[in-house]
Amino acid sequence: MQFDFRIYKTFRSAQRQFVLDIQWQSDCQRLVILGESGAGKSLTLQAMAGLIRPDQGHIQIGGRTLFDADAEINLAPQMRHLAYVFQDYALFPHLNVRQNIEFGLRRGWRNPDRKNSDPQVSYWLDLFSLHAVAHQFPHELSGGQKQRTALARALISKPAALLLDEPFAALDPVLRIAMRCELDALQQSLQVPMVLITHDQRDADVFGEEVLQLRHGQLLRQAQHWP
Ligand SMILES: Nc1ncnc2c1ncn2[C@@H]1O[C@H](COP(=O)(O)OP(=O)(O)OP(=O)(O)O)[C@@H](O)[C@H]1O
Repeated sequence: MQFDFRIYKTFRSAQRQFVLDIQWQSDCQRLVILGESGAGKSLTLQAMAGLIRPDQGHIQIGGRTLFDADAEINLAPQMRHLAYVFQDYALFPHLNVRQNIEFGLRRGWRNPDRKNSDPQVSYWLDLFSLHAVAHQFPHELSGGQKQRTALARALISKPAALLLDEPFAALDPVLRIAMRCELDALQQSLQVPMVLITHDQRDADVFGEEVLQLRHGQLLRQAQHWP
């Protein structure tokens, strides 16, 4: 089973509480979680990544148990071998494109060397047409270049799955269409399982092998299955 999870958690703040309670099993490669603002999409992705701990449930991705409340298994984020691409890409502002990508290979906190780069980085620079901007810093990049850098940094570590938080939200409409096509082709060629969260039905149309509709922390109805 590619994805098998039940995530239950109550979040309490001074004024209100929010309950996330979702369950799904699927053998698909591309899972899209669609929902309005505040539906619980980011919390779901964070639970998969190990950034928040569910009160109950389990999370298995690619047949590996990442979390199981009953069995008291809770792998640390870095042990989950998942790549998380944040909505704003979260590139390191003081590192250039090459170094940002190389950072994906690092275990420790030392910044990658500006001159001596791992050969794998060149492969990803080629694949994403980023060679021309390899020495530029994030503030010198277009939205699409930032997104490709973030994806390359995520994929260079050969993750078991790619977790994408609204990957097109920061792009203008024309670029959004182009980047959807790029990510579609890339995912098909690399065959990396992915979970993509979005509020945009068009993302679901392109990527949603299965689309889970989330509202108020719960799955709204059965997933749509695309041929
Ligand atoms: N630590 C917390 N304590 C209490 N409530 C929280 C906490 N974190 C998130 N929430 C609430 O949980 C709900 C779901 O949040 P989440 O960030 O998952 O929404 P989302 O679907 O990703 O929305 P958006 O599309 O706006 O990013 C929101 O109503 C939010 O206010």
